[in-house]
Amino acid sequence: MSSMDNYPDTQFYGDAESYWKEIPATVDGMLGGYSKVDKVDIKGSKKFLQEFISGPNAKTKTRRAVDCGAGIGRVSHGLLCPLFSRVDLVEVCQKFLDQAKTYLGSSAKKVDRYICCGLQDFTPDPGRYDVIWVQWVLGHLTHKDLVAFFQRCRAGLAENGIVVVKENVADDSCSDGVIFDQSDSSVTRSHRYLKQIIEESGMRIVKEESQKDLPKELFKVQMMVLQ
Ligand SMILES: C[S@@+](CC[C@H](N)C(=O)[O-])C[C@H]1O[C@@H](n2cnc3c(N)ncnc32)[C@H](O)[C@@H]1O
Repeated sequence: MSSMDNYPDTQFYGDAESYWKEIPATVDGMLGGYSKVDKVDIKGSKKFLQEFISGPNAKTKTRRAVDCGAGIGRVSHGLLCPLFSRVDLVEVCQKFLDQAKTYLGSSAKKVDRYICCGLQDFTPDPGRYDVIWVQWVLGHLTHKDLVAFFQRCRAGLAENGIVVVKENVADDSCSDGVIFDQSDSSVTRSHRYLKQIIEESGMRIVKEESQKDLPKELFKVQMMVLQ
């Protein structure tokens, strides 16, 4: 099936969960066999985030972040735990959260909550987070659920808090603005379509950049700061 027409939401979410249950709880598993991009990804994220949390123009505090679609905590380990005082992880697959406790090593002491939940059902506590980090997971949410998720995220931000989205984007010329991948039950949205969803949610893009130095055969990866 290449189109999502007549594809029920329950199947879209159920198939994704079944897929991830079979994937090894390793960095390679999180990155679809591309563990070699881990370092460059974390380095790019750090650079992208820096101006918001340190230096003369920084307004966002570093008290608490949440890693959404955290998997085994690769982003928490490399980026969030080193920069933030406290971190929560949200992930639909319990076995990845179990592994995170080991994978995070000494960083695990910074984790308050391991939340086993699909993002379509996750409501951040109001005002809890300085940074809501969402990476390589939004293709698992339907259009409607993604709009609603962004709206709940907005309410979950502390003063001057930000949502950071880091996602694959397809070329704007792709038909209907999405490419559906039945193997893991996800969509890759075009850059234009993703921006349209963000706008629909009422959030605003305040900074945007693409990740450099990724293997050529991969999708373009876009980083966006939303408020
Ligand atoms: C490609 S991995 C990325 C993991 C992590 N963000 C990273 O960059 O290393 C996608 C993760 O999203 C999780 N996931 C899939 N659907 C989800 C959903 N609806 N809600 C929350 N997490 C989900 C998967 O179990 C998997 O851990």
